[in-house]
Amino acid sequence: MSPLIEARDLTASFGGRKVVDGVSLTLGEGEMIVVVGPNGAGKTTLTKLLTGELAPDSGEVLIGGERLSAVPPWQLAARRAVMAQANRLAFPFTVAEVVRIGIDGVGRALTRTGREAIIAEALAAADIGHLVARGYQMLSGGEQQRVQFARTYAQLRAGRVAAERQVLFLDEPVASLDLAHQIALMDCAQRLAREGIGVIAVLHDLNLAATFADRILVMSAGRCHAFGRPADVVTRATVRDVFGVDLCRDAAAGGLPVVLPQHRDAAPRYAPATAAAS
Ligand SMILES: Nc1ncnc2c1ncn2[C@@H]1O[C@H](COP(=O)(O)OP(=O)(O)OP(=O)(O)O)[C@@H](O)[C@H]1O
Repeated sequence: MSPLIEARDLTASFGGRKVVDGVSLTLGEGEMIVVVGPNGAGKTTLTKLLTGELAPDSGEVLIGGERLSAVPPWQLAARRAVMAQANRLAFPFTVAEVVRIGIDGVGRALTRTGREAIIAEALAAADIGHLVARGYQMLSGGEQQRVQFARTYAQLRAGRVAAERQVLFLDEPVASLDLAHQIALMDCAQRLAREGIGVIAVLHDLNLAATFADRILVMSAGRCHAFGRPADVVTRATVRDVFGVDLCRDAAAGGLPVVLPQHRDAAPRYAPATAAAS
């Protein structure tokens, strides 16, 4: 069976500057790939190429073996759901209305009861049932982020009617969340993966990445610096080379590559890596 997503040698530029440079990957059913890398490394741009929001300068993306650019938008909405990094809304929607946006397009074939069941499931998945009547614009940053997760979750569930093979894209989904909600969201994404959904998530937290990812893609200056199982990728050498941070492994974490700064009282070791390809 074809991979859920296959990206071949993707390149993208802004103003003549390559920000994604020759990245290839495949995503299988039930797999979670986490993309990490410094600010400006090209993670969001790569995500936009994989979701079809941005066309590559060269290379191609296949979804379920089909060229992404050839899949009609309504089909794409059923086959992949995207939680973008920035989600400002210009209109004073309530939380319930924002979550419903997720199923407006893809949920037409559902009964009213079916739609309501999906909304209830999405509200529970994001732990926002108590916020449902509130105005979205009045929520805290973390609450808004959970509403956006619920919207994306609802789209995925509604799209299931038309598409058996689905992909969930999450661009920094936990950036504003407290610790409990970070773990809850990632747990939820992992449960979706166990159902066979492919997940691609951009994260900054290497501990979360190592805990939840099947494979981690480390981007640096637009390129793939490393791609593989967490234990093989989250190494001291990779973190030093890519982030300019010296780390240790916490033996108490049972061998997980927990990332902790060493020698907190020593001279600062942070030396930001070059942000983007020259
Ligand atoms: N629309 C755009 N126009 C011009 N340059 C852009 C545009 N979008 C992104 N870039 C540039 O492309 C590079 C990669 O940006 P991208 O958002 O993909 O990085 P990122 O790895 O997701 O960063 P972060 O961790 O800060 O979210 C950056 O140097 C950014 O300034």
